[in-house]
Amino acid sequence: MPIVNPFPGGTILGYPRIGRRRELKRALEARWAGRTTDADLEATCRALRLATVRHLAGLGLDPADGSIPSSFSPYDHVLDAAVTLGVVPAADYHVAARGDGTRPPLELTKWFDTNYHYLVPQIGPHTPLAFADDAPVRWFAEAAHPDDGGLPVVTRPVVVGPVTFLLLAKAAADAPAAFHPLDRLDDAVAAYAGLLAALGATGAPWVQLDEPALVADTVTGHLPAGALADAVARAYGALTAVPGRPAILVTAPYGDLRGTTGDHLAPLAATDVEAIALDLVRGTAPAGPVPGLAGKTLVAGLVDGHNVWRTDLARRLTQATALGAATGAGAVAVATSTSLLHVPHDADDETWDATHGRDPRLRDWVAFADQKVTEVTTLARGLAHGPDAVADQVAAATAALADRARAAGVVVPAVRARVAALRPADQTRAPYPERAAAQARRLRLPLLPTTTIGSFPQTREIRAARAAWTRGDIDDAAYQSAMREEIARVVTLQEDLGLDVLVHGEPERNDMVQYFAEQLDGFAVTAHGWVQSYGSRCVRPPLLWGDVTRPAPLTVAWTSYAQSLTSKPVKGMLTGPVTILAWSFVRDDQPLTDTAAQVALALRDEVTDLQAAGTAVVQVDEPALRELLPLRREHQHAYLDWAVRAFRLATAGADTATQIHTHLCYSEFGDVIDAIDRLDADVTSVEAARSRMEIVPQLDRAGYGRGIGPGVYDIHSPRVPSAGELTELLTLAATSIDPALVWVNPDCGLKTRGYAETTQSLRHLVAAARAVRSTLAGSGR
Ligand code: MET
Ligand SMILES: [Zn+2]
Repeated sequence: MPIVNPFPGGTILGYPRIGRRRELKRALEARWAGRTTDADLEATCRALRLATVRHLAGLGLDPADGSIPSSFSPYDHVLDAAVTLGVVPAADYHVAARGDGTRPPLELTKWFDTNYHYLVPQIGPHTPLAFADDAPVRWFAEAAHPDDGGLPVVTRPVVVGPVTFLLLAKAAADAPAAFHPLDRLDDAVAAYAGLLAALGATGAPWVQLDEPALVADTVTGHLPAGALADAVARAYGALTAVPGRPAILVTAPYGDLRGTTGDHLAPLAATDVEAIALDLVRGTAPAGPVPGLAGKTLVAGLVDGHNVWRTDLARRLTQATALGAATGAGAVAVATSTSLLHVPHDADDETWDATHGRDPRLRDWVAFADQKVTEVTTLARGLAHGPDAVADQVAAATAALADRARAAGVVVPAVRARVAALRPADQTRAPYPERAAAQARRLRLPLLPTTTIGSFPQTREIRAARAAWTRGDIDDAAYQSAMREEIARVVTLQEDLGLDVLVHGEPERNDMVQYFAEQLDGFAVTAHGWVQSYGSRCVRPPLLWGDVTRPAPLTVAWTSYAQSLTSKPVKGMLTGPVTILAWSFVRDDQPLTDTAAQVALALRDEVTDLQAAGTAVVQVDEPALRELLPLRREHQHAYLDWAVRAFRLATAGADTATQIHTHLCYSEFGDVIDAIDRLDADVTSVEAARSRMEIVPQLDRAGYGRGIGPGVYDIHSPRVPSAGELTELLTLAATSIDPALVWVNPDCGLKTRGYAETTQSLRHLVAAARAVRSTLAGSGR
């Protein structure tokens, strides 16, 4: 039986949790360091929750009708759901997040196609699953009936929905092979029913259940046909029958509910939920009437929650106005397409003064979280009272967009001409056997060559020197000499260890994308634009707003300096085009493939310059290649095509005798194995230690025939692997594929590790390579 609370006219699906001044980060880290108590942490969290919902009321969301989401999380919203459902005991919250010496933390993985990471709950046939913790109810009550004399706010509690929660969970280690967490749907739904009844009893008019799994073949692809529709029908059939419940909004952010693998809007619309939110930035609106929508509110996600560009209010208002008649929805409301978790708080926190490319014109072109709230309320007013009611705001947006479209730097004719002139030959190198022979003659490497992924430990001194230079406390010369000293130390260390292909260690890089964004034209780097990556970790994605050019070489001086210190080859180190896009806020006014080609051409010039300076090996890292994989199967092919093309454009300017490496930080290749082959790198290093080299036979079966460096040393832990252990892993690799292809390296960069453990581990790594070389020589291979 549907409930008759009118849905608010305008809302957002969630708001950043970390705090405008990263208060949550500081509070968590102080608690973990033992400097504060649980009560201190809870007090900060409570203050943040109240300040946030009141701030949103101040921005114009209605404080009385559930317009304001209660979307706080102390660490991660999937972990919160696991606690609510009793899968993780509330007392173990921080252990689940961080481990405690004896118990490992839950696995951390990417949330859909974003750079946010969630904790993966583990569920088996007997895992407790019942309404166990009422934090969403307490948070609702604390805001609705505040005891601090402040503004009461009737919020809309936000919880991950039951279908998505179970689909994101993984089967517990001891579960039978045929078990999937979705088998526990009825138990989970009973737990959610308990939560909904409690929320209703506390007076919550609305609850929001997020079901992004419904848009993602990457999550649901393995399910038998009909299983997802059945799960939706069962879950929401049961939840809408809960007596005394709040009205239910189900959201489907990050994509389209309808795709070639099925229409997941239909089964949802067939239930009695009161409102459905569609992502109309990434997905499309149904063009015709949807059965079941008549009695519901269609919440139109028209303001991009995942990117920072100002909304075209005129276009979106027209779209919103047409939706009701087109779809047959009972009512239409306006919202962000996703939670605002993915964007910084406020564009006004930034000084737009041209520092680091923060062109003053950009202020008018962007909308961070707070600006997006205003966009939503503007659209909602326009929808309710007609376009005249918001004519000024719409005109201002239109003017800003027009200004952006014709601004210098947004379109640089020379860049356009260069991209337009590209030919297939520009992404094609000589055949691999020819390259391999030329590189072997030039590099003269032993069998099983040893190398690292690029970064060496970033010591306190390095960070301090970089920060001092950024603040202007030390001059360029002092900074240069501090970095050169570090590079010299790292080169000497690698020579002493006996590594074959050296690196300069990347001491000058704050971040592998920001470092390039700071030097390329077309990018701006923010000072305060923090976005939560996971838990207390935040990143500041650069803004890629204009056509990309490289005013000067980016890395050549550092690499050449390192090379001048040794007769061993030093590998140049670049971040690839796909990863630069994935970890930036990318312009939304042209296809990603065009932007990727521009970034690729800037990198291509860098490869050529490195080569001209005598660099024989260049690594182009693409750790985010898989992250950007579209959630819907029908879009994956086109993505992989442009991603591969961009990488090849970046690297195909290299001569036959220049060896191109790439690095990918994961081991489950599944959907992308073929694309990795098409990158045509001479050597690919991947994560493999934890999965015991599983990837190597897989690559062999897939016909991969170029260099492969399966990481033997797991750098995600401070543990020093023994030489014996590394020998064993390496033997495994060298016997499952032609040993002439195998490289020996760690899993990833060493920047988060300490020098003591790193030195020991690399010593063992070189010893292992030598041991396996002599075994292979002895066996006549
Ligand atoms: C996340 S991949 C990191 C690659 C980079 N070259 C490094 O060694 O840190
Ligand atoms: Zn990596």
